[in-house]
Amino acid sequence: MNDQMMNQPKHWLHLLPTLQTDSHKYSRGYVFIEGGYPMTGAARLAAVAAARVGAGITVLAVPEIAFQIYASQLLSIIVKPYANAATLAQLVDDERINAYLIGPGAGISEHTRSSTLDLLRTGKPVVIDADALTAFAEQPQTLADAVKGPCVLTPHAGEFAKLTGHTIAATQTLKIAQAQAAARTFNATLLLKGAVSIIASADGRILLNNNAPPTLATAGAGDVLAGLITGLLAQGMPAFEATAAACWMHGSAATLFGPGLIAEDLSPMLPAVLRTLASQANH
Ligand SMILES: NC(=O)C1=CN([C@@H]2O[C@H](COP(=O)(O)OP(=O)(O)OC[C@H]3O[C@@H](n4cnc5c(N)ncnc54)[C@H](O)[C@@H]3O)[C@@H](O)[C@H]2O)[C@@H](O)CC1
Ligand SMILES: Nc1ncnc2c1ncn2[C@@H]1O[C@H](COP(=O)(O)OP(=O)(O)O)[C@@H](O)[C@H]1O
Repeated sequence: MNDQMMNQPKHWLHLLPTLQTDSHKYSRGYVFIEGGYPMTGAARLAAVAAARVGAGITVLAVPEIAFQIYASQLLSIIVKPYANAATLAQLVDDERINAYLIGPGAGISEHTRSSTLDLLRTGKPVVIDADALTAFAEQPQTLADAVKGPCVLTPHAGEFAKLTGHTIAATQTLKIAQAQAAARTFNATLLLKGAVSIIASADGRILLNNNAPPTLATAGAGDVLAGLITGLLAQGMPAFEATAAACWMHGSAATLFGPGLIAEDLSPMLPAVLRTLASQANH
């Protein structure tokens, strides 16, 4: 594989968020994540990752029934319960929000579909992951038509096949072509996750991420990655570079942790990963 296509810090180091002496939590980036029920772990993993990668404020909007579950295990993440679609819409419609995430643990439902469309309507950056991708398996054009602003789709091979109707090809070259075509179709950055993940932009750029140990094949690792991408988007990184940087950080965190990794272990490794990247940026 062409070396130029391998994801490296040189592709995005200069775009990493930097702190100003007068930064405040809202200026650092406001992330909004929709959490589901009963799979409450996924959105919590994503929220902690978004905060760890530098978002100044991370809000999790959750169905009222699940509020206590979410809130009982989160401290810095703000959990906001919603009773119905109207109250959820009020939470979404906050001009301070810089980036949205939907999908981890969301459930495959009409609610997930319509919530995804509501987020896309804002025109702000949106990361669409997991169940929010599968929810459009029967109507991918509805999703494609709704994309207005920066958007990142993060399917694994199973979700990619359901969303596009195409089983993943056997060779890397064909997989890259599939990812590129899907990025164009949805007018979005498309991250096709796997042992070697493919990052494709709607304008044809491609990066391959192999900075990822197989210990990442563990439930919830993808939720953490979705949170990292959203956290970087909220801090102003462009979608393609935010996705590439997040993949790199995710893999580095797993490598640093070593054997015995579970998804909860990834975010606590981020400070060390960020410190290393900051020292590279200063040289
Ligand atoms: N603690 C939690 O609450 C967790 C919740 N999760 C949530 O669980 C829901 C379902 O996630 P799943 O990933 O199981 O999605 P799905 O159940 O939609 O897809 C999994 C199916 O796709 C197939 N598949 C094909 N290629 C695959 C690949 N490369 N990786 C994984 N599966 C592949 C598998 O055979 C499997 O049948 C999502 O909402 C997700 O966010 C999981 O992320 C795990 C942790
Ligand atoms: N064998 C592997 N080697 C390296 N990375 C892997 C491997 N298997 C999975 N990953 C990575 O782990 C993450 C798994 O995400 P995903 O499939 O969405 O799982 P989940 O939904 O359980 O979080 C992805 O970032 C993927 O690239």
